Amino acid sequence: MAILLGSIADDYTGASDLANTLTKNGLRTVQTVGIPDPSLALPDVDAVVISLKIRSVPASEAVAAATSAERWLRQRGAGHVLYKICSTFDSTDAGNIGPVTEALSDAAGGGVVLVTPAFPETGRTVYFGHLFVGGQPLNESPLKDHPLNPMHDANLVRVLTRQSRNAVGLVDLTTIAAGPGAVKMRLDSFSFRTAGVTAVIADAIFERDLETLGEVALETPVSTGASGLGLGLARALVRSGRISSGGATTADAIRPVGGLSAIVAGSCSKATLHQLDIAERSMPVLRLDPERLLAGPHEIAAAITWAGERISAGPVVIAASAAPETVSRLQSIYGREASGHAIETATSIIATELVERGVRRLVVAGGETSGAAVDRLAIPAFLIGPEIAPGVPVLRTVGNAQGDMLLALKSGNFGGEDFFTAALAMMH
Ligand SMILES: Nc1ncnc2c1ncn2[C@@H]1O[C@H](COP(=O)(O)OP(=O)(O)OP(=O)(O)O)[C@@H](O)[C@H]1O
Ligand SMILES: O=C(O)[C@@H](O)C(=O)CO
Repeated sequence: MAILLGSIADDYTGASDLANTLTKNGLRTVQTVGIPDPSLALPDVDAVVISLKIRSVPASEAVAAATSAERWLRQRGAGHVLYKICSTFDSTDAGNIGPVTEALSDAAGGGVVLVTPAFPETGRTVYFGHLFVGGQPLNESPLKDHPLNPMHDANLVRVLTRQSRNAVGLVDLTTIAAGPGAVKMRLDSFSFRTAGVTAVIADAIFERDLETLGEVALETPVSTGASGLGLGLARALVRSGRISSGGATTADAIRPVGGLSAIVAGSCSKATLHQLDIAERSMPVLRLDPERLLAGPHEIAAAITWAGERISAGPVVIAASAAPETVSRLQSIYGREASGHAIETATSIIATELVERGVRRLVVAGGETSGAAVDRLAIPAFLIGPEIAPGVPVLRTVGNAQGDMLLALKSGNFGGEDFFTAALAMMH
């Protein structure tokens, strides 16, 4: 299998978001969980998205995992590798967007790398290096209260400089509006040897900006961005005439799997909290007590008993999610990472127990939460089905020991208020 576009995603929901965008824009795509085992039979595809769980790990660990994935992709023919990051640039000053971008550039022989989290379809735009979420600068958006990566600076040149060894450049919107030639000239002016720049933040407000960036990026070995840059790269590949399949098909991915259905949520985003309130009107919702979750296994056992009493009658929701004040209180007692990790472990055990009791259609809310659940379920890969909401497709497992399952991995901030019922309505 020779692939045209390779991607390394820093979390699993982000991977399915990107795989959805690539599929919608004409690339046959598979999402793998980690570097696939050689025994796994993958379909013939144009693009592979390797999901890693490295968004919130120490940068050196992220660099090691991403560079191994890059080698795997290059060995299978990938001419371009996109490092898929969050459209809200989730990372801390010790985060890995800078280190991984520089390491991938080094692995490809050096050179500047375009970086943009813009994803206009979900309201993420970048203007003179400043990231906006809807109408709000990043640092005024709900991301200021993210449980693991609170974002306090909308100026991405500054954010990325704090994480990087080399200097960070900017290609502003006026240059991008002048077309690919102007962007290339600007990148040449940042050539590493003369200006000491590796990563270059690129503005983008409309899809046409991302088409320009995709065309330029495709001629380079590496880029870093969210689904918007994926759209630009996919469209550039299709325009180049190198995609022979005549488009991707999602038909295989939506064959019914039957079984029971459930929703597990660990995302504490404003969007997920509202979606849970709405779900409460149509299905049973169990709100876990985070302190009891941290205290021992009883809360998990109680949740499984609760679900067992209801699930044969219809889908159930189990949520650890809580409002920012509650999350901060818990973190001040147990620490940010320790509480996040313990709750992810708990929700992943709950997801696995539900699958053991017959759940075959599973929705998980939250990137870290999804990563922990998919790892514990040991699912090796996914085919990409139809889109439930921008950035969230139906996924069908490939090579799964429990048999075929349908999943939806929802990024915290994605989906309309009725996301959970909308997702289950598409999964049979
Ligand atoms: N009640 C809670 N108190 C503290 N932390 C919590 C609580 N509930 C969940 N968490 C933790 O908060 C984190 C939420 O991160 P996660 O990535 O799953 O969601 P998200 O950030 O909204 O999604 P995304 O990364 O896709 O935007 C997880 O580590 C989860 O375990
Ligand atoms: O880009 C996004 O916002 C999402 O795909 C994501 O990565 C959230 O975890």
